[in-house]
Order: sequence, then C-alpha cells, then structure tokens
Amino acid sequence: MADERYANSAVAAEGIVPVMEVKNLSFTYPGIDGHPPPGSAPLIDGFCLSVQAGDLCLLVGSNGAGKTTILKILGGKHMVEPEMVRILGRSAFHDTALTSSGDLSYLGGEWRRDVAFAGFEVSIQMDVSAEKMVYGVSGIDPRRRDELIKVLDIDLSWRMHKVSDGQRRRVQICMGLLKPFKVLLLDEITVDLDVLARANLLGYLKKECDERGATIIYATHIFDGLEDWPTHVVYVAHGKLQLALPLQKVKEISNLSLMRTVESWLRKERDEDRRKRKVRKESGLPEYEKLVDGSRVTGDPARVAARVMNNGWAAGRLHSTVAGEENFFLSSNRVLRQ
Ligand SMILES: Nc1ncnc2c1ncn2[C@@H]1O[C@H](COP(=O)(O)OP(=O)(O)OP(=O)(O)O)[C@@H](O)[C@H]1O
Repeated sequence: MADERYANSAVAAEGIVPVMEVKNLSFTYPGIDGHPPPGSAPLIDGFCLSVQAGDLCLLVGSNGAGKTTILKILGGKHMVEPEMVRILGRSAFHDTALTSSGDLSYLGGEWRRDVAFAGFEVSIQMDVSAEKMVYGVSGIDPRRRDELIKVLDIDLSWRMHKVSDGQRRRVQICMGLLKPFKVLLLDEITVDLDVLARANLLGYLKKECDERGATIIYATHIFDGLEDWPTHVVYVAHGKLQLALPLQKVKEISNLSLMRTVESWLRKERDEDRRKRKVRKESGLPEYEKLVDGSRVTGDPARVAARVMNNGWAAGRLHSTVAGEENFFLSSNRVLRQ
C-alpha cells in the first residue's frame, strides 16, 4: 500500500530520498529478561511506509493497534535494525543528533523527564515558571517562540506546579515545537487542550507543513477539526499496515466523513476479529491468543517455545527486531479487501 503511494509520488520519481522510510519493520517488546517471551509473535509486523516532505499523516487504528509503539520506534526510543527506519536518511535510534538537533521531535504521553538525583521519568510539576521553561532553551528564533506563545496562549507567569493539566500540556507542546523540526511525531497530545487551543495548534502545524515543508505523523482518536487537515491517512491494525492513502483518495473511496470512514474500518476490523475468535472457539482453541508479558503468543506455547532460538532476536541486544514468526495470526491488508 505504502509502496504504491511512494511509486505514485512525484518526488520519489525524481529519485529524491523520502523524509521517512520504514521498511519491513518488525518489533517485539522485550520480556523481563530483555528478550521477547518464547514464541511471541512480533507486535509490529512487516510495517512499510514512505513519507515525503510536507506530508501530514494521520495515524489511525483501534486501541492497542500499535500506533504508540510505531511512533516511539520512529522517534528512536526503541532500537530496531538501522535499515528498518530511516528518518532524513539516518537511523533515529543510532543517530542521536537527529533528536538533539531538533530535526526529529517526538511529543507524546505524560510530560516526564529524567532528573539528576531525583530519578527517571519524573513528571514536570516543579515550582518553576512557564517563562523560565520556554525561555530556558537556548538558540531559539525569538519570533518562532513568540508565535508559539501566542498560538498556545501561554501565560508566562504560570507556575508549573499550580497550573491545570491543559495549561501544563500547552507549555509542553510549546517546548516541543520551539526548534524548527523537520519531522514531528505526535502521539495524541491534544486530549486536554480546550477547543480553541486545539484548533490553533492544528492550524499552526498545518502551516508548518505548507510553508516549511515539515513532515508530521499524528496519532489520534479525535477527529474534530481534522476533516481536511491531513494530506494522508495511515491505518494500522494488529501492528500491520492496512493502508496509507492520500486524503483525496480516501474521499474518493468513501462518501462518509473522515471520522465515519475510519469508524467503518474499525467496525469491520472488530467484526472480523469476532468472527475469527468464534472460529477458534468452535475448533476448541482458546478464544483469545495467549498473552505472555504483554506479547502475543501464537499456537501452543509449549510447542512454540521450542522455536525460541529462531525468534529473530540477536544475542546480547536489548531491542533487536529482526523479522520473527511467519505464521502471524492475522493476514495483512485483510481489512481493506472488499
Ligand atoms: N512496554 C510494553 N511492553 C509490552 N507490551 C506493550 C508495551 N507497551 C505496549 N504494549 C502492547 O503493545 C500493544 C500496542 O500498544 P500501543 O500503545 O502501541 O497501541 P496504540 O495503537 O497506541 O493504542 P491506543 O490507541 O490505545 O493508544 C498493546 O497490546 C500493548 O499491550
């Protein structure tokens, strides 16, 4: 699907390297011993995607589909084989300059940070002003900073330990956008923004893509204000790419609103899952695949444990993700087969 899109791209035709290229990405979270549980199937499986400069991709899928995992891998937070994910021609995990330069920015989850002597993942709620946070980053274009403060309507006198969740989130977003990113990965960070702040932020992000050729991947379940916002829609289910299409194409194949279109995809996916579970149950298998440390295990765990030596993990690595089990329970692209 993604390859089709890439082949149609004028930029690709000229042989220009895409801003982001994901090739056959497979990933399994490590178990307690740093290795994937015996017999676990890859959580992200054979995922491919090409994204060009200026693309605004909406990443959609049901809960647990793998969106956050994919965004974290793209953001260099989990190690995968360098050739699986190339951002601006570099490996996000191995080339830390990608994120430290601000070229690649990831915004998601709670606002936490490792603080010396205080521990890892300490939430940012200390008694510090918004001004100190926003002006504490050096080398920022003052006009860009002023615009962001305005767009996000930040009161610089806010004390971070006293503000509301939405106000804290606005400062977090501002900090994440201060450097003129080339690629921005957004994992639903607008949930606690009010309607106006969200609309202003979406407008700002679109402008960044239109005017600077920045690229954004945005995972969300909130479709308010997104009808004409993305340039592309990427749908993932069970860790597999289902489709990656220009918004125009999505509109051509569906006469529903974007939200209703995505809803129909998810409904179809759920119905298919239910049907498969029914078949499993009727044939005496457990209705749900067994979960080991949060990872899927296919078939009989005792039997698949025997295949542990061939599960795609290289010895001594923390997060190796060489492609693993072939017999994945769900087939790829099945959702779109009409
Ligand atoms: N650290 C982890 N260790 C093991 N499994 C994990 C871990 N984090 C997530 N998972 C599993 O990975 C799967 C995908 O999770 P992920 O958070 O990527 O989904 P998502 O599409 O972002 O879901 P949502 O829409 O609910 O945010 C889930 O089944 C989850 O249980």
